[in-house]
Amino acid sequence: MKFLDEEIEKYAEAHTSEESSILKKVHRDTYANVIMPRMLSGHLQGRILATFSHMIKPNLVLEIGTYTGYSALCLAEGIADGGKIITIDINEELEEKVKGFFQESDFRQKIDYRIGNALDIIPTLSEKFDLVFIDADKENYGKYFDIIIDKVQKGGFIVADNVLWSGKVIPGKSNGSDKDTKALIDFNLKVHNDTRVENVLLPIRDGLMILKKI
Ligand SMILES: C[S@@+](CC[C@H](N)C(=O)[O-])C[C@H]1O[C@@H](n2cnc3c(N)ncnc32)[C@H](O)[C@@H]1O
Repeated sequence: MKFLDEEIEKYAEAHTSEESSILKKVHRDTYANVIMPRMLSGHLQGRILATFSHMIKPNLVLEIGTYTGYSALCLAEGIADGGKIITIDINEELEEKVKGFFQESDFRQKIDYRIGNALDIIPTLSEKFDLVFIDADKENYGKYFDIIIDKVQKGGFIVADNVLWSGKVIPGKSNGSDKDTKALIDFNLKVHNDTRVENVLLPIRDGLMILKKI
C-alpha cells in the first residue's frame, strides 16, 4: 500500500529541501541492491527526522533499527558539537555497506554503529538520551519503550515509526490477529496511557508516534 496519495506525496517532496548527495546514494543503492527497500525512511520522512533533530539539537540520540543508515544520517544532522548517535541493528549482512555510507558522510565522527540485538545492547548503555527513534521489529516496540524510558532525559523525545501499520491498527480494518498489528495496537494504547509521556500520533507516511518525557 502507498502510504500517502501519490500526487500529494510528489507535491510535498517537490516543496521540501532536497536530500544530500550521500542520502541520495543510500536511497539509490538500497533500492537497487537491498531487500525490502520500502523500510528506508525516504525523502519526506527523512527531512522530518532531520528537522526534529535540528529543533531538539540533541547531544545523544539512540536509534533502534539502522537498516542501510538513511534515518541515522538524517538524525545526525542536528546533533550538537561533541554529541553522537548510537544506532543499533541486528543484521550483520549490511554492516560493511552501512559503515561505508557513514564513513563517506560528514557525520562519521558522530555515528556509533553497533551490530546486535537491541534488546541485549540497550540495557548495557549508561547514557541518557535526548532523542530516541524506534524503527525495528514491531513486536518488541512495547519492550523497547520499557527499556528506554528511564534512559531518556526529562523533556527528551521518543519517536516510533510505522504506528499506523498501513491503517491495519484501525478497528475493523484488520482482524488485528497478526502479531505485528497486535503489537502496534498494544504499543499505541500503552504509551497513550503512560503518564510519564505526552504524545501525538502524526499521520505522516506510516504514522509517527511522538512521545515527550515529562
Ligand atoms: C524498518 S528497518 C529500519 C529503517 C531505518 N531506520 C530507516 O529509516 O532507514 C528495521 C531494521 O530493524 C532491524 N532489527 C529488527 N529487529 C532488531 C533487533 N532486535 N535489534 C536490532 N535491530 C533489529 C532490522 O534488521 C532492520 O534493518
